[in-house]
Amino acid sequence: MTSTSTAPRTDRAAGTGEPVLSVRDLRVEYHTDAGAVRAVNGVSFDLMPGEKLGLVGESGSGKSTIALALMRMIKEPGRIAGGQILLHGRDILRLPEKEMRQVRAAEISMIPQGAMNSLNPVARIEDQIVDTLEDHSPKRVAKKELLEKAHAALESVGLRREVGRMYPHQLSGGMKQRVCIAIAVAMEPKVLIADEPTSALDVVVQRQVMGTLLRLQEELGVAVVLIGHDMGLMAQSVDRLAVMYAGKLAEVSPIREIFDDPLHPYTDLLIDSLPKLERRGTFRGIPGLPPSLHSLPPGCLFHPRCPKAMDICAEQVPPYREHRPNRFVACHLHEEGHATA
Ligand SMILES: Nc1ncnc2c1ncn2[C@@H]1O[C@H](COP(=O)(O)OP(=O)(O)OP(=O)(O)O)[C@@H](O)[C@H]1O
Repeated sequence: MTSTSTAPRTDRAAGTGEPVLSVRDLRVEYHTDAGAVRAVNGVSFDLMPGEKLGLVGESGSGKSTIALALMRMIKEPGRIAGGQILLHGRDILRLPEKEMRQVRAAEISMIPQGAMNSLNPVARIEDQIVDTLEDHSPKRVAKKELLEKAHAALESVGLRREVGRMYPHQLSGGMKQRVCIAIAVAMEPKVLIADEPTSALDVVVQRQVMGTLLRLQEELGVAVVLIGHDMGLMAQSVDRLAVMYAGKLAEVSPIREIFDDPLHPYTDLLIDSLPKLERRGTFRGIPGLPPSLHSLPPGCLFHPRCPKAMDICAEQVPPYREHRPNRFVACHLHEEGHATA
């Protein structure tokens, strides 16, 4: 049955309370010689305190761009073209940069893609953590106190405080990634964005590092946006899953329901393309290619690849809305008159 719910502009997790983060109609463009690329094209979602939201989609679908926008770290030739990012109800897109510096790391923090390769090779680990703490603290704090905090952050990710005296080249990949997690959570933010935090590590280390991240998440009660490709890892790690396609959200649903009964044909194909045994493994791809962001097709962006496409799909953009409680999808199949389930 297709619900006739009025069209809310966002989604929410089951449960009560106010979202810690509300993203409304976010638009990000990159201006290139070949024209403007709409990398994020009207994305809205909520993140509840302590919630774990997964963000998946093919390469180029706009996941990292969302992450950077949430931190207000989009660089030229990109720009945030519209929308709101409400952190505890305050639109961070309107903050002066000076205030935003204090929000970063202290309230919303990120483990960027490839973070471990961006550690400063000539600075000791503890100094790099201290620098972050110092940069984002609202007032001056004694060096000794900052160092204590840096050591506590290292211990919180399972590293000895002696690691603080080392340089990045003395650490394994897993240790470096733990350092990046320590840096990201050192100020105990309320929101953590983790962009493929384990993708460069081998499978065993991946599991250990992800285990540490999830343990910390629970201890700190921090809400997490976990970006990745591995649907199996998502199934084990997150409460809800957001599926991106060509800069838009195709579906956002609780993790169990999305696996049991995906509403969007793209979600269905993503899940179907996984190895069947326990549905673990990395996304292997589905037939066809995502559209060029320079020349988007009319109607639903997915219709040229969609096995269930109807005439209307080539003509009209499907609205993104809550078709069942806490299940958001942008697909004509679920619109009035086209109900399939
Ligand atoms: N600096 C940039 N200049 C121009 N275009 C860019 C830039 N950064 C990203 N894009 C474009 O924006 C779109 C979204 O890229 P983004 O990196 O957000 O995707 P993604 O889903 O994170 O991909 P991946 O899974 O490979 O990390 C892509 O088409 C990409 O080519």
